Amino acid sequence: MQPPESQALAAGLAALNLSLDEGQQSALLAYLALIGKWNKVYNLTAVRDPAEMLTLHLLDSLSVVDPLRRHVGDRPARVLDVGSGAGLPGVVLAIALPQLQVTCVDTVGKKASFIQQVASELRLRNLSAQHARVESMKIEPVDVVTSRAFASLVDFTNLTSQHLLPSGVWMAMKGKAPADETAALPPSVDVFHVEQLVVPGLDAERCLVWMRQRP
Ligand SMILES: C[S@@+](CC[C@H](N)C(=O)[O-])C[C@H]1O[C@@H](n2cnc3c(N)ncnc32)[C@H](O)[C@@H]1O
Repeated sequence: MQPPESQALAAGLAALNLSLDEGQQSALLAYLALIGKWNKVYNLTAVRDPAEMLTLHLLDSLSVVDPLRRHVGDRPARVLDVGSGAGLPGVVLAIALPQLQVTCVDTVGKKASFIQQVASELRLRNLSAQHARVESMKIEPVDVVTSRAFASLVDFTNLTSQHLLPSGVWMAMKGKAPADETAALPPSVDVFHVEQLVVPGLDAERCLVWMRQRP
C-alpha cells in the first residue's frame, strides 16, 4: 500500500494528465519532505501542513508543466525562476522537465542555500540557485523567465528584461487574470496569451500570463 502523499500526488498528476516516472514522483515527495525539515529551522514557507503543501506548492507548480512543455517542446531550454523562495516553481520544473536548465534566484540567502541543498541531495544537475537581487544578478540570457507570487507584471518584466533572449518569453503564474496589471504594461511588452489553469484540489482561480518583448 502506497503512503497517502504518494497516492495524493499520483491522483493529482492523473488529474493534470501529466505522466511522470517513479523517480520523478519520488523526487517531488523528497523535495516536499526537505521543505518540511528545513521549515523547522528556517522560515521557508508559511504553508506547513503536508496535504496543503502538496496542493498549494507541488500541484500548483505542476499545473504549469504541460503549458511550458508545449512552449519549449523537447529541446533544451534555459529557465530563470525569479523570487523562488523555497524553489517554487523552479525545483518542480527541474524535476518534471529534465531537459530544462533551471536557475532560481532569491534575495534571501537561506532560500538560495536550501535550493542548492535540494539540487545536491536529489542529484538535480539541471538546477542551481543564486543568492542575489534579480536585477543585478549575472546570468546568460534565458529562454523563459518565470515567477510565482513575486511582483506585479510591470515590476516582473522591468526587473528581468535584460535576462531574456530576444526570442524568449515571460511566464508569470497568477491567480485571477490580472487585467489591471496587464493594462499597466508598457508598449514594449506584448501579452500574447493568458492561459487558465486548473489545480487539482484547489478551489481558486489560477492563470499563466505569457509575454514577450516587442522588437
Ligand atoms: C512571496 S515569495 C514567493 C516565493 C515562491 N515563488 C512561491 O511562490 O512560494 C517572493 C520571493 O521573492 C524574493 N524577492 C523579492 N525581491 C526580489 C528580487 N529583487 N530579486 C530576487 N528575489 C526577490 C523574496 O525574498 C521572496 O522569497
